[in-house]
Amino acid sequence: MVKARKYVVKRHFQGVPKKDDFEIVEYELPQLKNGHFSVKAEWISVDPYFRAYNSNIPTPYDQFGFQIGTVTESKNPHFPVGCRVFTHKGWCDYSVVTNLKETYGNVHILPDLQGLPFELALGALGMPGVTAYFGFLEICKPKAGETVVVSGAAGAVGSIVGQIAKIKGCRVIGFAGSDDKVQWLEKELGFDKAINYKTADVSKALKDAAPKGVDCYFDNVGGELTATIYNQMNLYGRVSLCGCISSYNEDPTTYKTSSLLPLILFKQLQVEGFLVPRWLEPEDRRPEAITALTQWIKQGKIKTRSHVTEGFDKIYDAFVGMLAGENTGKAVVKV
Ligand SMILES: NC(=O)C1=CN([C@@H]2O[C@H](COP(=O)(O)OP(=O)(O)OC[C@H]3O[C@@H](n4cnc5c(N)ncnc54)[C@H](OP(=O)(O)O)[C@@H]3O)[C@@H](O)[C@H]2O)C=CC1
Ligand SMILES: CCCCCCC/C=C/C=O
Repeated sequence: MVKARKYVVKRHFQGVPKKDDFEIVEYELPQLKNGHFSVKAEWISVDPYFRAYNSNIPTPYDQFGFQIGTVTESKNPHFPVGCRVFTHKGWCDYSVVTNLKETYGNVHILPDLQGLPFELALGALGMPGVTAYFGFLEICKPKAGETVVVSGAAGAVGSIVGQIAKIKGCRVIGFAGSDDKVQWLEKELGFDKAINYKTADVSKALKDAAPKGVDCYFDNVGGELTATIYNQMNLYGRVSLCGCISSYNEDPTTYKTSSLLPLILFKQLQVEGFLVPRWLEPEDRRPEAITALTQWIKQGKIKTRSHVTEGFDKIYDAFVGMLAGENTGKAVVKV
């Protein structure tokens, strides 16, 4: 019998998730039936949607999320012992896969990453990379020479968006929450300008960096920063609304009508919110994004960084650390 551990969310979060909102539960993995296989987790992802989706899910629930693991026992010939798989089994060290269908695609054997690190399948070559690729290219429709602004620029999605924008010949300005992140964006990733939104006069810094205004905005954060950026958008500018992490710790029933509406109206902005699963149905277009991103990474046109926390007991810390901005690049846990 294998003893397994999983994180159960006991109650809805109030503000920043608390350690006590989770309980680590130990249990015995069930015996495998035909078609089933067990997985030992190696890499577990921590993502903002865990926070954003929490209020809509009845508690208690098992904390979901993407993970990469190896098959330890199998009664399914398509998933032999030792193969490496990608699942949405979440924060657990062992799990049994009984059903391949999941909410974002299916459980599958990890494709050949051509020598790149496995954990990229949780970041640049996983859901965040696909989000960056389609969310930017299909909604912002960038043209060479245009000015693109990215908020949350040093994170999993934002760092990829900014580099895709450079590949497409745009001038790229990123906002991030520390001087180290700003250095990384400018010196290593090739952003034309990066701005620490916590210390800069954001409006002035953006005017200096984008004297001709902003054509495209890829928004990961929302809030005051977004209001300042909308003020400097050009007529017919395009906004890809990917996330609004600055609001996730608020109670959704207290959201107010946005005072951004006059800016959207008079600048005639196209603002489009999206959720990445839209590019899975009716056709699964992930291979298109993953192929392009893999090539760019191998050609050195896109650089990646993983922010690695070690230990199953540290997943909560990695999660709240990511929400607080401790990560540069993709936040992952090695278990
Ligand atoms: N629409 C979709 O389908 C998807 C949306 N998303 C969204 O994209 C965004 C980025 O996700 P992801 O790349 O995985 O996460 P990141 O790797 O960017 O990590 C989150 C980052 O958010 C920043 N942050 C936290 N609080 C604030 C705040 N109040 N104001 C500004 N920045 C803040 C922090 O960076 P800093 O130090 O710069 O503050 C932190 O590092 C999230 O909003 C997420 O919900 C992600 C995937 C799919
Ligand atoms: C259940 C799988 C969900 C993956 C898509 C996440 C969309 C994220 C939205 C905001 O962060």
